[in-house]
Amino acid sequence: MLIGSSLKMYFGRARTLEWTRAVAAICAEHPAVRRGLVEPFVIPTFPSIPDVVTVLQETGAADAGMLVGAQDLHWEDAGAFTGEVSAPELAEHGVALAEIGHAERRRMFGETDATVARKVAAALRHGIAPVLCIGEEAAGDHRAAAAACIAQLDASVALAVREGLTGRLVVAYEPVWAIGAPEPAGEEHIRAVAGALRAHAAAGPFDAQVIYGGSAGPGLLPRIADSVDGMFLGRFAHDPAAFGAILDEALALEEDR
Ligand SMILES: O=C(CO)COP(=O)(O)O
Repeated sequence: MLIGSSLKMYFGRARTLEWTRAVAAICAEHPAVRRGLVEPFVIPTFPSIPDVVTVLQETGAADAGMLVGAQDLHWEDAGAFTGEVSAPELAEHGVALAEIGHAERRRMFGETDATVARKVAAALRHGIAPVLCIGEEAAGDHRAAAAACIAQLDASVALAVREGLTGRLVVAYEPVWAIGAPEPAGEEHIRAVAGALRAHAAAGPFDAQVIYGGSAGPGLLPRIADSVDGMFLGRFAHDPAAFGAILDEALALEEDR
């Protein structure tokens, strides 16, 4: 299972490092991580990436398998793209994952399926696993949601498929209406859509995993674990103890299997 959190733009440098030290210490010691049952990850802001990499090394969390991600990347490798960050530079920093097409970037920064497809290809070309964020806009029927998400997934990987790229692909199913909400989507909805996405992605050329995000926190994983390969946490992991509680849930699930 892949379990981690994007810090979005919530924390400054000091709080990012404080949070990362606490979560990395939990991960470095946690039996779910030490036994290889859970791969934890953290996605800080760009300028905090080098410090976060150092903290994971110092705490032993990196050796235990904890990964660092980026919240975005540009589709070109280099050039006159002011304000952007390339996949090769992120790879130099030790970044293993990159979020692509988060709902907030689509809504506020003009990302489209076309730019997302170019970014997915760029990440894969440089050995970075895309954390491809997809989800339906409005709450409704799970069949319609699954169809919309599958169409979005196909459009997002079309260029990578045409270029013959392969590698690890993390599909983050995040219903847009469940992001920043008081509660996650209902468990039946998540299980139906994530299950459909997982079956669809498994038929593609990638080593694909499907994780759920959108107001996820402790208590959700045991209810959806048969349909997802992990969790993508936001606000409800701001307390490091909540991150630890979700690792406990993952461990209990694996022990029950
Ligand atoms: O967008 C998310 C993770 O990337 C989810 O954020 P929240 O859990 O805070 O809704």
